[in-house]
Amino acid sequence: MITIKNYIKGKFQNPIQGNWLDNYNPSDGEIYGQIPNSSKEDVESAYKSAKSAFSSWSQTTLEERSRILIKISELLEANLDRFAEAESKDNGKPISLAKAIDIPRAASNFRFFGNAITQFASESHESVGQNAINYTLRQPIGVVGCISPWNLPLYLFTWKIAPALAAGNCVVAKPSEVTPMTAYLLGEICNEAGLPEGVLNIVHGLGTTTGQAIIEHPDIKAISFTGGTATGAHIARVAAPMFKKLSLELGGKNPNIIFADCDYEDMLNTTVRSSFANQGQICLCGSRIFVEASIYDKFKKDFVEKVKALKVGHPSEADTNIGALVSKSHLEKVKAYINIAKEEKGTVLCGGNEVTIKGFENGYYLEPTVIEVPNDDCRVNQEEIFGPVVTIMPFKSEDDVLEMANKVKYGLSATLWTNSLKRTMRMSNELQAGIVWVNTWMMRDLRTPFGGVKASGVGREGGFEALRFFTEAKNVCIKY
Ligand SMILES: NC(=O)C1=CN([C@@H]2O[C@H](COP(=O)(O)OP(=O)(O)OC[C@H]3O[C@@H](n4cnc5c(N)ncnc54)[C@H](O)[C@@H]3O)[C@@H](O)[C@H]2O)C=CC1
Ligand SMILES: O=C(O)/C=C/C=C(\O)C(=O)O
Repeated sequence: MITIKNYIKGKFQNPIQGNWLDNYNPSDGEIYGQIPNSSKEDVESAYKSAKSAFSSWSQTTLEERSRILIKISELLEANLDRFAEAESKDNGKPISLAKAIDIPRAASNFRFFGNAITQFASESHESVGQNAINYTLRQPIGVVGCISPWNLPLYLFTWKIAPALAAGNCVVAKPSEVTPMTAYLLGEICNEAGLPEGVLNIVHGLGTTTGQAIIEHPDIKAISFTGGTATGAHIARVAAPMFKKLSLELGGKNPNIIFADCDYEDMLNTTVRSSFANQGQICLCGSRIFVEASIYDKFKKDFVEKVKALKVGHPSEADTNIGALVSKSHLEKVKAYINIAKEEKGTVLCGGNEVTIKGFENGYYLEPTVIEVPNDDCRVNQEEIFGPVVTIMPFKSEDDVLEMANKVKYGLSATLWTNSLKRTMRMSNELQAGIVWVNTWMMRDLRTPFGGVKASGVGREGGFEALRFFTEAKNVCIKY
C-alpha cells in the first residue's frame, strides 16, 4: 500500500483531521493506496505556506525562476519510466501512452514556461500631445489555486502550475482524487530542483471537501480549473461573487467533419486516434463523426474494421491500444450511454461490451464502440460521454453539417478533413469552437491559445495568454 501525503512547505504531511480515501488501480479494481481527504485546515496551512513564500518568490529574478522550472523539466525526463508507470497504474492508460505523451508533455510544460517567462513583456503607450507616458506592469497575483482532472493527470496539473509559478505566484494545487500519484511524486522533484519551500503546495482530497475549500478561500485570488462543465459552473457560482480571476477549461462534444475530398488514409488513421486515444477520455476527442454522404458507406466499413482491430488490454502491455477506464463509476456512466443510444434507435456497429482480461477480471475495460445514429439530436450526440464511444452519421451539404456541428451546448474543438482551401476558410470562420484542426488532430503548439466557447469554458490557457491570466495588469501614467 502506498500512502500519499500532502506537500506543504516543501514537506510531506498527513492530513490534519486524519481522513483518508482509498486509491484504486483501474486495471485490476484493487485498492493500492491511501490519499488524504484534506480539510479546510489543510488548505489553510497550504495557503499560509504559499503566502509566506510569496514576497521572496515574486522577487526572484526571471533567470532564476526559469532555471528552476527547466531543472524540474529535466528531472521529469530523467524519471520518465517511474512517472509513466505511476501514471499508467493510477489512471489505467496504456504505459506506452504515458511514456510517449503524458510525462513528456508535463516536462515540456515546465520547460516551455521556464523559457516563456524570459520573453514575456508588457506594453507602453505614449499619450502624444499630453506629455505623458503609460507603462503597464504585469504583477503576479499572489496565491493562486490550480485544480485538475483525472484524464491527463500530470499533463494538465503542470499545464496550470508551470505558468502560475513562472509568473511569480505561489500555488495551492489539487490533483484529482482519482489520480493523485504523479502529483505526489512531483513534490519530490520540486525539492530536488531547488524550488523554495512553500512556492508550490499540493493538497489531496475530494472536490467537495478539499476543492471546495480552495475555491472558497477568500485570499486565493485566482482559480485555474479543468474538469466537467457542471463543476465549472459550480466553481463560477462560488468564485465570481468573490471577484476571483477564473480560467475554466471544461467539457466538449467535438465534431469530426469528413469531406470526400480529404486524404483518406491519413483521415482514417487519425480518426481512430481522435476517437479512442486515452480510452476516449480527452476533452478534445472527436466524439461526433460526420461523413459526407458520397463516402459514408466506405468510411463506415473501413473505420469499423480498424476499430475492431484495436487491442483492449492491460495497460502495462506494450501492444495495448485501449487500457482501462479510470474508475468503476465512470465505466458505469459510459455503459449507460451505450444503452441510451440503443433506446434512441442507434445501431452499435462494433463494441459496446465490457472486456474481461485474464488475471485482471475486476478491471474497468470496455470495447471501443462505434454507434450509427439516426440524427444529431439524440442524447449520445448532445451529451459528453468521455469514453471510448463515438457516433457516426452522414451529411449532405456543408450548410447541413455546419448547423449540426454548432448545435450543441459545447464549443471546445472541431476537426475538419478537406483539401479545399475555400471550404477550410469558410468553415473555420463559422465553427463555434475555440480550436479548429484541419487535416490533423491534437497537434499542439504550446504558444497557441487553448480553450473553448459556450459550455466548454471561459478564458484561454497556453503561451502568453496563461502568463496574462496569472498576472494583474497595472497601468502607470507619468506626466512630464
Ligand atoms: N477536461 C475535461 O473536459 C474533463 C471533463 N470531465 C467530464 O466531467 C465528468 C465528471 O468527471 P469528474 O471526475 O466528476 O470531474 P470533476 O469536474 O468533478 O473533477 C475535476 C476536478 O475538480 C475537482 N472538484 C470537483 N468538485 C469540486 C468543487 N466543488 N470545488 C472545487 N473542485 C472540485 C475534482 O476533485 C477534480 O480535481 C466526466 O464524466 C467528464 O464528462 C472530466 C474530467 C476532465
Ligand atoms: O493539450 C492540452 O493542452 C490539453 C489537452 C486536454 C485537455 O485539456 C482535457 O482533456 O481536459
